[in-house]
Parts: sequence; structure tokens; C-alpha cells
Amino acid sequence: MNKIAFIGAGNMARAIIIGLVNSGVAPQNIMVANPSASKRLNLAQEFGVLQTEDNNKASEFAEVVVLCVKPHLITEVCRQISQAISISGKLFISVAAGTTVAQIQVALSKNSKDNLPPVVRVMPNTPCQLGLGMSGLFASNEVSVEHKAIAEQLMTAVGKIIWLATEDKINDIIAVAGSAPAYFFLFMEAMEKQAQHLGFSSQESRMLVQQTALGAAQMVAHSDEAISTLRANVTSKGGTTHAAIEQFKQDGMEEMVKNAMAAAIARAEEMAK
Ligand SMILES: NC(=O)C1=CN([C@@H]2O[C@H](COP(=O)(O)OP(=O)(O)OC[C@H]3O[C@@H](n4cnc5c(N)ncnc54)[C@H](O)[C@@H]3O)[C@@H](O)[C@H]2O)C=CC1
Ligand SMILES: O=C(O)[C@@H]1CCC=N1
Repeated sequence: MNKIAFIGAGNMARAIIIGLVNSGVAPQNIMVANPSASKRLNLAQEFGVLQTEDNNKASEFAEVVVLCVKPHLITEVCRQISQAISISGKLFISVAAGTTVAQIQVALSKNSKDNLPPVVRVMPNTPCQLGLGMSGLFASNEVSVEHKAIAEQLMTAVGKIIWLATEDKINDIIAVAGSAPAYFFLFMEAMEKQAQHLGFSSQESRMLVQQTALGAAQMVAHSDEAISTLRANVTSKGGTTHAAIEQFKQDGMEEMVKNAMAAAIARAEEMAK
């Protein structure tokens, strides 16, 4: 595996780094840069990765630079790196929502005559830390076959991937996968709360919800049946599940999901402006 720099040591960087190290990538091939010490030092202590406060040092070390800062910081961070070091030959991977390849390429170009650098946009999700991530990848025209293979190797080490033909599909991936673990967490939080209202202890409520969610997700993962069939198998005619599902339908569950996913996409589009 190539040497990899992570610029930003927050939630998403941490998830990918944990997944990579657990998948067998040598920690000495990973350097993480973050201005404040605690997150990068924690990663170094827990997983043996290299760390620095200096984005330029990490970028210089690596062949692959993974940009993991908040979207509003990405272009400034890229500008600083390209002003300080030669980025020639390096592959840049951005996980940021709402920042386009073109915006990143301009920020990485020292002057307008420079060749545009290769950039792969990845939209991952935090289950990468368990090797259970789901990522969408989009490559700029400048990305070579070799660089594409590197990006693919990196992200398949932490989960499943799909390549996207057009960049706008990244926003759809945000709605379906990038943001989506939070939808399931929200649902589980609501169930956990109700379990507590029913009198189960917080420990029991957590176990009831997490084990049921895990079982359901594993059934989907291990079955060839349509998800709707798995649901139907739980739903006896006129029974308890039927009553609950009908209530969900009556309360507009499908519309809620549609609106929430549309809101995620709209926000990503707004951020890119
Ligand atoms: N959290 C998630 O589930 C997902 C996040 N993303 C994307 O990942 C990116 C990071 O998000 P999170 O990890 O959630 O945010 P975060 O806030 O947890 O991490 C960002 C890190 O960047 C550091 N940072 C701030 N300024 C910096 C600078 N100048 N140089 C280097 N590091 C700097 C911060 O100290 C922080 O540790 C965002 O662009 C987001 O759109 C994408 C998919 C999923
Ligand atoms: O909420 C966000 O903007 C980021 C992108 C996908 C998940 N978290």
C-alpha cells in the first residue's frame, strides 16, 4: 500500500484509519495531521500511526493525501499545501460533502498554467471503522488507471464501494449512505427511548434495540430475498407487526424518508455554491 496522509483527524478520518489498520495496512504508512493535539495523539497511541500538526509535512510524506477536514476548510487547506510543497505525482482524495472536484483542483493549483492535479471524491460513512463502510467514488479526468486502483484499494479495505459516472451522484450517495447511519441511529434512539418508557432498564433497552437492528441488518445482508419479503415474513395478517406498520404508513413514514433524503441532497448542493 502507498503512503497515506490524512489531513484532519476527526470522526471520518478516524473511521477510515481504524478500518485500514484493522485490515492490515502498516500504521507506519499512515500519517495524520491535525492542528490540535488530542485527536492525532490518540490515533498515534491507539493504532501506531504517525502524526504531525503540519499538513505540509504529512502531504510531503505521502503519495495519497486524504482530505478529511470540514467542507468550508478544504479549499484553504489545499491552497496552503500547494503553496508549500510540490504536489506533483500525488493523488488527492476528498471526503468532503459539498466541495466539488473543480474547487479542490483550483485550490491545489499554484497558478492557472499548472496541470490540474488528480482528485478522487469519495463519499464514505463511519461504519468504515468496522470494515463495513459504503462509499461512492468519483474520479476527475486527470485520475490515471493506477490512481483509480489505489483509491479503490484504499476504500475497499474499509468497506464496499461503487464508482460514479458523474460527480452529481456524490450528493445522492450522501443521502443514501454518507449521512444515512445517522438515520438508523435516530430510529434506534427513538426505539430505545420507548423501550425505557415501557419500563426496561437503559441497559436492557440498548440491548433490545441494538440486537434487533443487528439481526435485521444481518438478515438483509445474508438473504437473497427482497427486503419487502423479509418484512412480510414478520408481518402476520391482522397481527401486531401489521398494526405497527400500518401506523408507520398512516404517519407518513415513506414521505418522511423521501423528504429527509431530498433535504440532504439540497444541502449538499447549497454547500457547493
Ligand atoms: N462524519 C461523517 O459521517 C462523514 C463526514 N464526511 C466528511 O468528512 C469531513 C470531516 O468530517 P468529520 O470527520 O465529521 O469532521 P470533524 O470535525 O470530526 O473532523 C475534522 C477535523 O479537522 C481538523 N482540522 C480543522 N482545521 C484543520 C486544518 N486547517 N488542517 C487539518 N485539520 C484541521 C479538526 O481539528 C477536526 O479534528 C467533512 O468534510 C465531511 O463532509 C463524509 C462522509 C461521512
Ligand atoms: O453531515 C455531513 O455533512 C457529513 C457528510 C455525510 C455525513 N456527514
